Amino acid sequence: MPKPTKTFLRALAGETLPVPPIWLMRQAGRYLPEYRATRSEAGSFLDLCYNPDLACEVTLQPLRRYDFDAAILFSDILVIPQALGQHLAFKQGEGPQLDAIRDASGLGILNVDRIHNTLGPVYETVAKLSASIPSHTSLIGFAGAPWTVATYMVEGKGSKDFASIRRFAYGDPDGFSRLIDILVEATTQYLLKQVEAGAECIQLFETWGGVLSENGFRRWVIEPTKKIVANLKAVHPDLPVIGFPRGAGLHLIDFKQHTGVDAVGLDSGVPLKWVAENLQSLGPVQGNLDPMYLITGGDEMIEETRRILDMLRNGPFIFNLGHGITPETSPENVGKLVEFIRNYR
Ligand SMILES: Cc1c2[nH]c(c1CCC(=O)O)Cc1[nH]c(c(CCC(=O)O)c1C)Cc1[nH]c(c(CCC(=O)O)c1C)Cc1[nH]c(c(C)c1CCC(=O)O)C2
Repeated sequence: MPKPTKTFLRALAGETLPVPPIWLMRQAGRYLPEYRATRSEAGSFLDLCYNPDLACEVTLQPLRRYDFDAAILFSDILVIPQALGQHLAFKQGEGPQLDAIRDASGLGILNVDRIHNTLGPVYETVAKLSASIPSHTSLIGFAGAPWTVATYMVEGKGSKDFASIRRFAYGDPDGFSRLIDILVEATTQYLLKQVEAGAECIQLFETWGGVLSENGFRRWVIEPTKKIVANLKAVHPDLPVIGFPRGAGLHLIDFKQHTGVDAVGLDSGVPLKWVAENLQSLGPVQGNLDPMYLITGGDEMIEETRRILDMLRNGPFIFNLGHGITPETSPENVGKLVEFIRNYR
């Protein structure tokens, strides 16, 4: 395949660039007044996710302000459980609510064959984006990784201790692996459709991988991710995939080596000297500014950004946050961050 020309794809292909490409997780969102306006026009958050014109519009909004090197499809990781047949609602101020599946007897409601009926508008959003983003901007498709999506399916909402899912996974591993297998299949099909519609890279969000034991991490994070990556690459051998196992710590090495992902995302807690010495030689890394710096701003934000650039400049690197932008973020600070990075030498 010819060498990519877009900076984001060049970094993902392993090139060390003098100025790293930049995009930010949750770059479309409530911190932008124009997002809040489009969202109220759409109705609910899920109405926005399933409205291709408006989902395309909110994806483009941060590009107009900051000219990021990549656009990420506007959707949510929880459209997969919904498309499989589990009831989902986003309650204002409370986050997602699902009818919890606490054990294997609850799996009967899930049906992979019907997912594309629900997800059709998401593929349409990808196609619209592919036709409307600037020619130097890369288009990222995404899904939640199976373990993280399963946490919401089993807990029924966000969780602090993940007690129900760990009880299910550790107590009935065979029953739990049926849920994970369903998610591997649905996620593969979903992502293949995104790539057919024009996504140039895929990111798998494994937000809650860090709560598992060593064996749990291998079985419920590494193994399913490896299957999805192999399934995608069997059809699209050159498709770059980024895995973001938040909180994985020392597991990052095994994750990179055994899943087949091209690049790994770093949360804000990972020591960068360790990354430069042990991880970046295995492939590109992406991260890891603590999103709170975008609220506090000032010299502290710039100095922390400089530290990250200094530590990771000698290998393939994509600048990002260690987790998603929060609604309290100042749009002005995002502008200052981008300007500093673009002028960094
Ligand atoms: C765990 C998870 C979810 N969703 C996602 C994750 C993994 C990454 C992470 O840990 O943040 C991923 C996600 N969610 C959203 C995107 C869109 C693309 C982008 O990054 O700009 C992406 C990539 C939009 C969203 N997803 C959500 C919003 C806020 C919805 C609103 O407008 O009210 C957005 C813009 C809602 C959401 N979605 C989810 C929760 C727990 C919540 C509620 C918390 C909150 O309100 O911030 C599930």
